[in-house]
Amino acid sequence: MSLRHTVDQENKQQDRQPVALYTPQQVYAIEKMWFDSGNVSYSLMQQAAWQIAHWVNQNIVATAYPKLDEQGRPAVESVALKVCVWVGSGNNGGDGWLVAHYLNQWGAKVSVIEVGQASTADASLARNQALQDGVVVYPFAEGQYKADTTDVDLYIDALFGIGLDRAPANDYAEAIALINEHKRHRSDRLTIVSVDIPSGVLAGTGQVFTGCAVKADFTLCLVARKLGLHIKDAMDYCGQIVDIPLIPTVLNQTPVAWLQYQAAPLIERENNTHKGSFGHALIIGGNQVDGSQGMGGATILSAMTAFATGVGKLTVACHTAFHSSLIGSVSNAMSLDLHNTKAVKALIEQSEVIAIGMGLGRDDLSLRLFQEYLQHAVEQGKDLIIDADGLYHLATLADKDVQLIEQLIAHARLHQVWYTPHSGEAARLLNTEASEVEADRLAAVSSLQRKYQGSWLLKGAGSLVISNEQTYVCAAGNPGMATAGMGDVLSGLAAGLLAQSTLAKSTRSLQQAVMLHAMAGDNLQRIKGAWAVQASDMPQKVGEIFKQQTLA
Ligand SMILES: NC(=O)C1=CN([C@@H]2O[C@H](COP(=O)(O)OP(=O)(O)OC[C@H]3O[C@@H](n4cnc5c(N)ncnc54)[C@H](O)[C@@H]3O)[C@@H](O)[C@H]2O)[C@@H](O)CC1
Repeated sequence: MSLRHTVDQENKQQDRQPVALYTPQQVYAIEKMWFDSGNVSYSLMQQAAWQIAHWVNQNIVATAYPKLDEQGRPAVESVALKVCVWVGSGNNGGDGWLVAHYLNQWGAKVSVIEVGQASTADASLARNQALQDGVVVYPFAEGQYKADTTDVDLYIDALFGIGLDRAPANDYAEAIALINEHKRHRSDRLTIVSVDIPSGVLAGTGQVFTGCAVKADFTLCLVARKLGLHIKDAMDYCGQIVDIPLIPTVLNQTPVAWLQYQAAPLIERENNTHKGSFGHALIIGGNQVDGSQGMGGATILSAMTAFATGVGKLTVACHTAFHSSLIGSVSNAMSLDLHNTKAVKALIEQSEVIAIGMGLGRDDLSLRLFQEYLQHAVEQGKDLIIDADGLYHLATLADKDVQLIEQLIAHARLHQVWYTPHSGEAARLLNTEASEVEADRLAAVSSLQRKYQGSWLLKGAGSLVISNEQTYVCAAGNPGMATAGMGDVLSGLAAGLLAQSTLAKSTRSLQQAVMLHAMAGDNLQRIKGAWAVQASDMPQKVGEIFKQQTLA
């Protein structure tokens, strides 16, 4: 029997709108408020299960249509959908029991694999209801489920929802592995629907412990969108996310973040302008530390990208060893000797924006250059982007030059200061390990923003941005962008955007830079495929995205 999905591909129009994201604690608070106003908790489970069963009925059709007859009708009779529901001990399992009950009533052939015994009052009620129906139940530990899990159309994963708080182990880990293994063997015929969130994914952080989580085709998200569905590991487990709204409203909760699908529109340039109208950006980096080949390419990528954003003037302060290649690649850029501090400081005074750190080097001399240029930029009241080795040095200065750090923090309250670490750089700034940052990316980037002020990006799958007291998750971007030089491209893009005061203030923001960068990367990936995405191809795509986003 073949299975036909009738689910429309993502509703593009709707998905372009920003989506409010919540923590699991907020979702519990939303539910509690509803219960406190006199509603019965079991009725919420009924709502959830009824809607999930209805969605399955509408969208997962187990009608065998191997071929059509001459009149274009299906050649065989419809047969019942075969469903296996995997339940855990909590209310997520309770949802599963009730879904089994409703689908059974509607004529599906349903069995339940009981991996955890119902431990809440509502889950026990739901279990009884399903048993009264005559739904077949297999306690997982007894192992007799096997025959009934092999030729099934649909698995409903109701092992864990937002209550997961540790790595699944023993029976749970085994059940999750089995679900994924069956899917691998029958990927065209078995659909996996997760209730609320794929079991094994932490709803607050998107983390999966040691790869142990259900890989769903669809995640039916209850009550409100959880942050953890859109960052980190979760992105490889959720499949298509479908919102299942329930009666409790989210009005009493401020979203913890906004999921953004696209950049804001840009305004067209006016005619009566000249290069001075579009800002002057200074890129500082591209050093050659003794004994190394150097990192001149970093500043070249930044410079090419800054020009692709339409910046009026651009100077690159890099090691003289790279000046000829810089001019060969970006002939419209001006060059400066990175080590000529007098000349670089003079340029800092003439520029609107200084992006510092890309390929700057990590040795003591580079640290001293960073310190001196940062100090000067702060004293001159300049907008700043600090990236790569600049972030490395910033962590060192946090101990060594407290006064400068305090000045920088005060500066960030009045001017634009954008920080763009990946988790390794963030960990160094937080005096911790990258794995700690990865375990709770939102907590990490929030604490960096609290400490240093300014706007912060934490790069990674579902990049997080904190800017103007809002948190954003970037829904664009792709794994092809995990390649050398992409960060340098982003810094150049950010510098070009920030330097142009002709652009609307709302579009000269770090989240806008991140979105434009990710959208350019997606366009590149569509053309080249994820394996061949390269930073050197990005400037052209950035230019195209700026064109695409510009309102005529
Ligand atoms: N009536 C309600 O409160 C409603 C709850 N809903 C569902 O309930 C879910 C939340 O329910 P719960 O708070 O009961 O949480 P879960 O059902 O996600 O599971 C929590 C239970 O699993 C245990 N647990 C956590 N991690 C474990 C691990 N690794 N190994 C073994 N046991 C583990 C916990 O100690 C707890 O007993 C939501 O995701 C949603 O599916 C929805 O139906 C809406 C209504």
